Amino acid sequence: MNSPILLTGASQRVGLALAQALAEAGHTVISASRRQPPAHPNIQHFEADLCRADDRQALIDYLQRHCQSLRGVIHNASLWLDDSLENLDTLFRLHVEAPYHLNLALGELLGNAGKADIIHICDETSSRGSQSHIAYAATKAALQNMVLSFAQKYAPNVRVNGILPGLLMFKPDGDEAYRQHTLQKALLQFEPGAQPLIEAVLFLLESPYSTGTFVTINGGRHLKNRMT
Ligand SMILES: NC(=O)C1=CN([C@@H]2O[C@H](COP(=O)(O)OP(=O)(O)OC[C@H]3O[C@@H](n4cnc5c(N)ncnc54)[C@H](OP(=O)(O)O)[C@@H]3O)[C@@H](O)[C@H]2O)C=CC1
Ligand SMILES: Nc1nc2c(c(=O)[nH]1)N=C([C@H](O)[C@@H](O)CO)CN2
Repeated sequence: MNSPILLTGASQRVGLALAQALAEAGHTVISASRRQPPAHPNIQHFEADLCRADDRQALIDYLQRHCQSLRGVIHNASLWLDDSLENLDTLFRLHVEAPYHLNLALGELLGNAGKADIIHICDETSSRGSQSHIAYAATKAALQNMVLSFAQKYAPNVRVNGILPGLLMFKPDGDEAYRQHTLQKALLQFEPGAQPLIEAVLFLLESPYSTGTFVTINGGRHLKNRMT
């Protein structure tokens, strides 16, 4: 078996599409989330609530027992929660504590692969903040900052990069007024789906001279003047 890629949050939507694309590209994917993704011969699932340190440790122990190396770790698991103290704690555990814990614990397995990548799925909102999702934006900003630290810590054997999406995929229950309001925020006014993120991941996995960097896929949102 080739060195697997650990992908968190692959049970639905963007993460699921990414897992399937990586599997179709010949990678072995180990998916970690609370729910199992649809079956695929190249996708193995490890049930884990990544907000829980004991679940993360069980995942680490499993990987250290069954893998000699890891080709990559992609931190995609996330929740888009409204603001509250409880949600800040949850989002810190998921967006900051879990990637920090897993990156520290899996550094040796990544180093054993000869060529390995860590990819943090961040959010370009972090550069502006968000009045409606303060905890989400702040914890994604921490996730973004950790790209810089882990890139220095793990060079040259492991590359560490981030992806900064704007809109990818609306929630299925979103109303039309919200959809139009969001689309208007970018220069490229369409809902792109998972494909731009999949292409960014595939680029980073094969980019020998990129580390500590970010791929922005936001439809030019940073240039569009708008009322926040
Ligand atoms: N959709 C968009 O427009 C945008 C998305 N992004 C980012 O892109 C990534 C994918 O987005 P999207 O597909 O919409 O995300 P979703 O919110 O639809 O899915 C998130 C995934 O994370 C997993 N997850 C949530 N909580 C936990 C937990 N406690 N433990 C383990 N896994 C967990 C979920 O699995 P389960 O519930 O089974 O545990 C699910 O598979 C995310 O990082 C998101 O922040 C950034 C900008 C825009
Ligand atoms: N974990 C998630 N993060 C984000 C989501 C989501 O559904 N799950 N959605 C968005 C929005 O699409 C936003 O980009 C515009 O409405 C952001 N992050």
